[in-house]
Amino acid sequence: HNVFKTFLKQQRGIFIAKLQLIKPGEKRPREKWKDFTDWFNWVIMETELYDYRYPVKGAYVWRPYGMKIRRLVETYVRFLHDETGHQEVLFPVFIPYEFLAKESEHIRGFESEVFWVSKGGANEERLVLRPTSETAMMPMFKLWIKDHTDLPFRVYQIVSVFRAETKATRPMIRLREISMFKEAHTAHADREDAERQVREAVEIYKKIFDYLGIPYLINQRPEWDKFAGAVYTMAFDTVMPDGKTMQIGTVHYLGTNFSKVFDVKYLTPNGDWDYVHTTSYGISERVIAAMIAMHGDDKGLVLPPNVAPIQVIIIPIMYKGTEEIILRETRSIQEELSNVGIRVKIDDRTDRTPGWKYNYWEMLGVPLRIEIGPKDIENRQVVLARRDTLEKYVAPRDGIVDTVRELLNTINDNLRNTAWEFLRSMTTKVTTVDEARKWLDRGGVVEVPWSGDNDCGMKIQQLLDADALGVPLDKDASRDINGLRDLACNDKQANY
Ligand SMILES: Nc1ncnc2c1ncn2[C@@H]1O[C@H](COS(=O)(=O)NC(=O)[C@@H](N)CS)[C@@H](O)[C@H]1O
Repeated sequence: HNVFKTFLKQQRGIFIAKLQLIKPGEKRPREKWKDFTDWFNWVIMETELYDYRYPVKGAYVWRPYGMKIRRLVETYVRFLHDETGHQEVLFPVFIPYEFLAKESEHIRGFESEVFWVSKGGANEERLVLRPTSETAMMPMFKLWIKDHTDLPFRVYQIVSVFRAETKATRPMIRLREISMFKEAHTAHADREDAERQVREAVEIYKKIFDYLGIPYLINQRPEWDKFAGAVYTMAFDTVMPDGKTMQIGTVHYLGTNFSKVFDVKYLTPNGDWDYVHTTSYGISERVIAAMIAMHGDDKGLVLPPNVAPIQVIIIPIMYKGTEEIILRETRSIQEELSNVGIRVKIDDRTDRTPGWKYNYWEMLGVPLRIEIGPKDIENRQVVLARRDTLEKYVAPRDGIVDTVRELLNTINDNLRNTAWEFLRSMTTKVTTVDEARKWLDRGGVVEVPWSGDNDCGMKIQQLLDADALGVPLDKDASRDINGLRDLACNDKQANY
């Protein structure tokens, strides 16, 4: 009887879960600009890119289509790190608690966020799952770094890290298992070389976001909101369609905060011992979430060709008696394109209409569609349909490779430029509290005069009920505010 009762409960549970998932009239349209989160969660599920039905909060599944996108992103991330002197490594996921706790700021920042391994077989070691890997790497840096000729030392890994986030988790955006965490950790002879590395890391991140068409603001985080254990943090933020900012990457100068407590020293050219200066910089699958958010529309995904698993879909338009000639032409176009490395697929299913196929591949965000009908064969032409602007062109069959290549580049650029226009439209320079509040009510970011005094900075946050992103990296952003007063402490001259 009990077994049956338990079984029923399980079944009921699943049944109810199913009900919640397939509400009646499920086909209501999702509108990105009206209800971003609803649209985002719908599009990642509808395209079978991701699945957040996994029964652990903040830990979700990457499905095949999502994995293809992810691998294309990782390939480029690895390329940029490998060509700038980084070596890929792979560290254990376990960190002994006493290591994590060595750097006081670091443990203060992560103490409440770590997942503990409470039991491993019979023994009771105090292990945590890495929330990030500074304290896993430093003990090994101590073994590997001896001499100034070992510097600069640069490694990275793309792994899962684990954070028991206190705020609500969100698929692909705020996770408890961050499964595409690219973390780089570097060691240098002195501050100057470490800060050179910080600037290089910023350039690497700019390239990654440009490749994905994601616009960004770069700010030095305020003292009260920098990475736990850092001397300072440079952060990349973007503005999402709902007007909220999202941190998409961070670069930290850690000084000797970690090398001192882990005793990582090197022999200098004149024979004495110095602590190395370290940096770390990280991005996660949030960059894919930002890309989906930035370019998608109410039909579904719009993928930049750079990371589209299928860049061109060819749809043969068959009429009675023309099948053979149409398919032959379709295959010859596919061959020409794939021979030059374009990721192209033919949808020659006979159980779907062309119209159905247009919608299907548009939802999957395929950047370019080629339609081939009998008339196109006759006129030695093809019909091209862009996913970003939904424009259609007729182009000559000859030179199709160059035409397609050019169009894919145009789409990459158009997606990036359109996204930058959006970000610029959501960023406003103001000098009074009322102006700031007005713009913030709309969402996005305001730039206000600040004296640089931390207490005043925190007062500005309270005044505006908004989080400070920090001081813009491009100093000229703080032009033309001389003579202005700090927004909260009006007795102080503004510097930023
Ligand atoms: N819970 C989370 N879910 C998804 N992405 C996250 C989460 N927490 C942080 N990230 C992303 O990971 C990036 C790096 O994380 S971090 O804490 O800022 N920095 C570090 O951990 C440093 N050790 C550099 S690797 C952040 O900029 C953010 O884009």
